[in-house]
Amino acid sequence: MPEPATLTAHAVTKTYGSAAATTTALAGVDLTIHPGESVAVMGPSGSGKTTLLHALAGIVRPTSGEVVWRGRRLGALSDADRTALRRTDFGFVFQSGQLLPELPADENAALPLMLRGTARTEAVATARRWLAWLGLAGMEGRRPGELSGGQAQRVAVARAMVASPGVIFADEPTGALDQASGQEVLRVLTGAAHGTGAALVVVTHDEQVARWCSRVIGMRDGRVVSESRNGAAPAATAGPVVAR
Ligand SMILES: Nc1ncnc2c1ncn2[C@@H]1O[C@H](COP(=O)(O)OP(=O)(O)OP(=O)(O)O)[C@@H](O)[C@H]1O
Repeated sequence: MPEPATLTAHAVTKTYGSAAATTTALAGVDLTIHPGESVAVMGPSGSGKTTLLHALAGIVRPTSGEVVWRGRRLGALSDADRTALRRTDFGFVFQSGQLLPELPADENAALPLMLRGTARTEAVATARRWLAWLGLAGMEGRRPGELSGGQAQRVAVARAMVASPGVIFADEPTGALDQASGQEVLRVLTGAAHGTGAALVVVTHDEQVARWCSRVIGMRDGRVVSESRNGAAPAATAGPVVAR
């Protein structure tokens, strides 16, 4: 029987630096993220939000404790296996600058599929379905410099979704956008995750962004210090049908 698509952190700590000057970024985090759940991570600057996201995504190795995804301990995997797992199981949206400037929108969005060996034509066709679903029909051939900030972030959402990830990690995905574009990006990001059953972890400073998520956790000094649930879930609009 396949393992449930649950992501858990068990007593995760992360310290940086030498014995002389140590920074504790994570001071013992326990967290369970269920399939289909959207979790906003909030807290003051330096409270450990990005480090937590990176630890959950297998980008940063915890100093102690462990992260388990679908029954696999990320810390027990080799660097190569963790990289491969990130490509197949996770999607990422960052604040900005993640698209390759020389590639058109459809090829940017298709990259995760091409990296895992899907033929270019099929990968681009799947990417185009996502772009259309995200309201970018007709813009497939534009390069990132020819798109608005909000449109570029929707291409980044398409790229995060294109390989049918189990979890999407987003670090300040609206940080470089105005309020209206940011709301639109969150609407499509939460809708895409919800519609495909992927879990979503969003680091944000913006309470309006957090409102789109089903759960909000608050961090301080490397610990989770608060947790609340939002009643209003985003609209469950399924994404385009894409083969895994
Ligand atoms: N690579 C690193 N080397 C040394 N210290 C680091 C490193 N990455 C993060 N830190 C430190 O760990 C702590 C947590 O950083 P982190 O980036 O996770 O916080 P954050 O809550 O995401 O902050 P912000 O909201 O400002 O982005 C901070 O004190 C930071 O300076």
